[in-house]
Parts: sequence; structure tokens; C-alpha cells
Amino acid sequence: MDEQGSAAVGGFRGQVTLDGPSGTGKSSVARDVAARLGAAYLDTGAMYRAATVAVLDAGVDLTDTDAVTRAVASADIQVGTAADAELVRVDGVDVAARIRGAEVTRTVSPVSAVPAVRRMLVDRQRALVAEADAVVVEGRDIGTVVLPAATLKVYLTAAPEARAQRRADQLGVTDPTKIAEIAADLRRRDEYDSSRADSPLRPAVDAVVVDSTGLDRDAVVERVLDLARTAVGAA
Ligand SMILES: Nc1ncnc2c1ncn2[C@@H]1O[C@H](COP(=O)(O)OP(=O)(O)O)[C@@H](O)[C@H]1O
Ligand SMILES: Nc1ccn([C@H]2C[C@H](O)[C@@H](COP(=O)(O)OP(=O)(O)O)O2)c(=O)n1
Repeated sequence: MDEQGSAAVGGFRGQVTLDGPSGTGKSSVARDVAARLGAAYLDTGAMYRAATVAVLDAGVDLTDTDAVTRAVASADIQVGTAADAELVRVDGVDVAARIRGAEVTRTVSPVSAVPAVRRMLVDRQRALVAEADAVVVEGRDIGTVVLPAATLKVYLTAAPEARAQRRADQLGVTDPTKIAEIAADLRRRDEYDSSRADSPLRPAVDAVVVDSTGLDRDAVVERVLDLARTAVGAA
């Protein structure tokens, strides 16, 4: 990294969106990019996961969309925007670990497909973004729906096998049967998130698609920072 490049990115003002399916590196890359840009960071997936905790704790039928919506509306969901600390609370309880567990991961897609839930969380996301001069936001619909006028939109992809292996490594799973289960879960969630009627997962027309299959995490971070420099230069 040359001095000039760092200086240009250090003065970054604007919004970077990172969308894509699970295991493409959105969270890790978005955190690193935000830290390098001196920007705020928003993990919208954590918001849908926290909403899912509220739904699970309310014990409502997941197919009853009104009850799901009420459970989310009555919960106090707090998500932090610092790149170096994860803060996720539901009704004052720290759920940062729980939202990554199997129960929430299994349930988050149907909860996040409910349009009224999305409207509530998208309003919250836009309010949080409005508080920052510079912000990196990651999710599924950030470039398409939440921030359609973002400075830079990146859509991250990676081969399904690579994504499953990364998730397995992250969870410390080595058993091939368990890795196959992780791969099947990723496929199921991709399919659900891409085919829902409201805000399906897809690249924005003006997004830059970055395939991270053959790139390590740092290489993806550098690529996104390069794109951010170019986007600011072109603005
Ligand atoms: N380019 C990459 N190559 C290999 N592993 C990566 C890469 N990017 C991220 N990872 C790792 O893969 C795992 C999943 O990444 P994560 O950022 O949680 O993805 P997502 O938010 O898209 O689900 C993490 O352990 C992360 O460190
Ligand atoms: N902007 C977003 C972010 C996440 N979601 C939904 C769809 C995803 O399957 C879940 C969980 O998202 P999250 O980014 O935490 O998932 P991964 O870490 O990529 O596995 O939330 C969404 O619908 N819209």
C-alpha cells in the first residue's frame, strides 16, 4: 500500500455496500475495510438475527407473519456500528454469541422474508447510516434497496464449496459429513434468500462483482479499498 493511497482512503466520506450470499467474506471484509477507512460498520444480518431471537423467545408460530411482526416490533433491538467491537442486544441482553448459533441460523431466513419486519429494520438501518459520514454496510439488499445511491456497491461471490469450507473452518468442523451439512444449509439459505418476493438477494445493476474464490481475505480487502479510492475519485 503506498502512502498516497492510504491518505486518499483515510479521507473517505460516503457509503460502501457489501452484499452477497453466506460465507463470501462480507462480515470479515466489511470490518477490515471500515477500520481502514476510519468508517462506521453496520452488519444488517446481525439485525435480522437479533429479530429472530426476539421471535424465538416470543414462541410464536413462524408462519404467522402478524405474530412474527409483533414480536419484532415489541423487542428493543440494539446493534453497534463500531468496526472493532460487536454489540448486539435484545431487550438489554447481550445476544452476540447466540445469534450465530444453529437455532437462529435455521430460523433467520423465514423471519427476514416478512415484509413488515424488513420495513422496520430497513428504517433502522437508514437511521444508523445517517449518523455517519463514512460507513460500510453489509447484507443482502443494501445496494439494491437500503442505500441505492451508495458511493460504492460491491457484490461478493465465491464458489459454494469454498464458502462451505470457510464456514467449517470458522466453526472448527473437520468431519466431512458435518461439512456436507454446512454446505446443504448454505444452499438452502441461498435459495430462500434469493427467491423471496421482498428484496431478494441479487447484485445491484451498478454493483462491482468480486469473486473471492481464489483470493485470500486481505486481497479482497485491498480490492474493495482500491474500488473505494476509484469511486471517490470519480465522484
Ligand atoms: N477471501 C477469503 N478467503 C478465505 N477465507 C475467508 C475469505 N474471506 C473471509 N474468509 C473467512 O471465511 C469465514 C466466513 O467469512 P464471513 O466474513 O463470516 O462471511 P459472510 O459474512 O459473507 O457470511 C470467516 O472465518 C472469514 O475469516
Ligand atoms: N440485509 C440483509 C441481511 C441479512 N438478511 C437475512 C438473510 C440471511 O440468511 C440472514 C443472516 O444474514 P447474515 O449476513 O448474518 O448471514 P451470513 O453471516 O452471511 O451467514 O439474514 C437479509 O434478509 N437482509
